Amino acid sequence: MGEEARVSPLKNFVAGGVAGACLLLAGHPLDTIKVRLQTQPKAPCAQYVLYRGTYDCFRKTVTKEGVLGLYKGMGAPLAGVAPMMAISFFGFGLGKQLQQPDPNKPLTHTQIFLSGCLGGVFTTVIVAPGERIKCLLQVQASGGSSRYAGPVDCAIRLYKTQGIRSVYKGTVLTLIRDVPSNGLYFLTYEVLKNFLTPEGQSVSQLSTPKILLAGGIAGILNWTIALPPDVLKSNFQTAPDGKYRGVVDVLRTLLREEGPKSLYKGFNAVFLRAFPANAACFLGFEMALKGLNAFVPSL
Ligand SMILES: CC(=O)O[C@H](CC(=O)[O-])C[N+](C)(C)C
Repeated sequence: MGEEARVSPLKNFVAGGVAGACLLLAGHPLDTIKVRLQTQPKAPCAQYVLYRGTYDCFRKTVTKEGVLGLYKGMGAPLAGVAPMMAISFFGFGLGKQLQQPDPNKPLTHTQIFLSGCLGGVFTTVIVAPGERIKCLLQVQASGGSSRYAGPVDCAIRLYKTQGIRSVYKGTVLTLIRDVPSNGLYFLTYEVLKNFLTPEGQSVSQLSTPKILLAGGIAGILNWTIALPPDVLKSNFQTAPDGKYRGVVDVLRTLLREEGPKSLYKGFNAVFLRAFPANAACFLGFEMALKGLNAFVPSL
């Protein structure tokens, strides 16, 4: 079997880190807008709404805070997204390797989905605290106050005041968001890659526009199932302590106060970001993998 066909979780790990950096650079500005829209307080009437939509939030953020305002809270994901994607791609590679004792036998769609889910379980260990810190920082600027000086200050203060439980607040919702969405993410990408590969060619020869297309669509489908738990997670992680009794309570409160549409809050920002960010992510992954296959084939 050629080096390119062999699944190497380690190569996936390194290439996944590059993918994460690409994902972040292309996607963070719209992620900030998404979190601000998702967590803005409910206004008594339309006149007092802080942000009327994606463009309004973009415009107000840039006017008040400059372009750098869109990159607020990037410190935590910068340290978190590259390792997160590295672990995600590693878990996916490991899942594939574990389920494929015979490398010449292709995996079923269910096996690919489960491999992706494994990546989601692994990443939660760093994603849950990373998201808690990122969301708190993203929201504090839009609220006008600056309680935390940065990601490290935020992590230390959460830990000092309420211990590790506070740092990991929102773990269950992170698992609910990331396990199935990770499965769908990788399944979509693999299915599209095979579909877009012309007869008789290897998937590793797929052209850049086709990689971008497959990655972008994988990102969009991933968010169609990830967004409702993401809204619950953002609200839960940024709420004052004691506001919600648990996952079901956030869901009930949101449905009661704002209706089912609230589960798709930030929809425009999420879907505007999903395609370019994930297209860049998978392109970064494939290019890094090619480099590794050429320079360190035995990894
Ligand atoms: C829901 C989510 O975080 O999706 C990630 C891509 C993105 O758009 O941020 C990918 N992954 C499912 C691997 C976490």
